[in-house]
Amino acid sequence: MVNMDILKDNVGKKAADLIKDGQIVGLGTGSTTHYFIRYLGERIKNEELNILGIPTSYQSLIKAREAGINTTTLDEYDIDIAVDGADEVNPTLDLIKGGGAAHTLEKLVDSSAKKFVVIVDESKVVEELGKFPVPLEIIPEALRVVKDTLVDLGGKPELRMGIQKDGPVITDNGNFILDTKFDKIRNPHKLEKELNIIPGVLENGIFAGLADKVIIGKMSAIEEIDREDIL
Ligand SMILES: O=C(CO)[C@H](O)[C@H](O)COP(=O)(O)O
Repeated sequence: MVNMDILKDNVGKKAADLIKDGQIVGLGTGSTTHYFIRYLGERIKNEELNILGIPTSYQSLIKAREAGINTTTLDEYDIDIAVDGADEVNPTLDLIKGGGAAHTLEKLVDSSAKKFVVIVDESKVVEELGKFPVPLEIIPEALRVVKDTLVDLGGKPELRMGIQKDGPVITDNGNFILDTKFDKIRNPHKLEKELNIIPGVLENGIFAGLADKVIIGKMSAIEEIDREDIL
């Protein structure tokens, strides 16, 4: 395993150990949550736990099935705890997510959970959000007008293109992604709201004030930061 994978493995296991029998668990998307889903599946099998997962993407649905985790939907159950990755985390636990184009369902699941736990390796920790472009899921018809509005707001939007697929990335919901670079994001709460009121924008990847706990995999140790510790 290369170093980053070891860190992701460590935080995935740590988060899987937080889950209690009988819980409904939001299953995040991305390479870090793969480890969480795998370890959770192992615990369910070894300890005969009664746990249901609510996936945040086709990817996490498929991973849950591979790991032997039964799944359900938000229509049927409330979520006790959601575990998800992030692309950036700042000192007040605000996030940028959506590197995997799954942030719309992730935000719904993560914000619905009684507890939202973020797992990252130390490369994701930043002083100020904004090096990673903010992903916006937009309906395809809105491409030109939303781009123009984002430029007016000081952003540099780029349509995310597919790999091993010609043309743009199409999300699980059938939409486009505009990755939008902002020079500095001084007020993530404000920008998150501003972006979401643009007509044609379904959801943006700023998750301000949502995370209850962040588990950071470092070369030296695992660091855990709880929201109550920073207030
Ligand atoms: O927001 C996400 C997907 O939309 C991911 O959680 C985020 O991109 C982090 O992924 P990884 O763990 O692979 O670095």
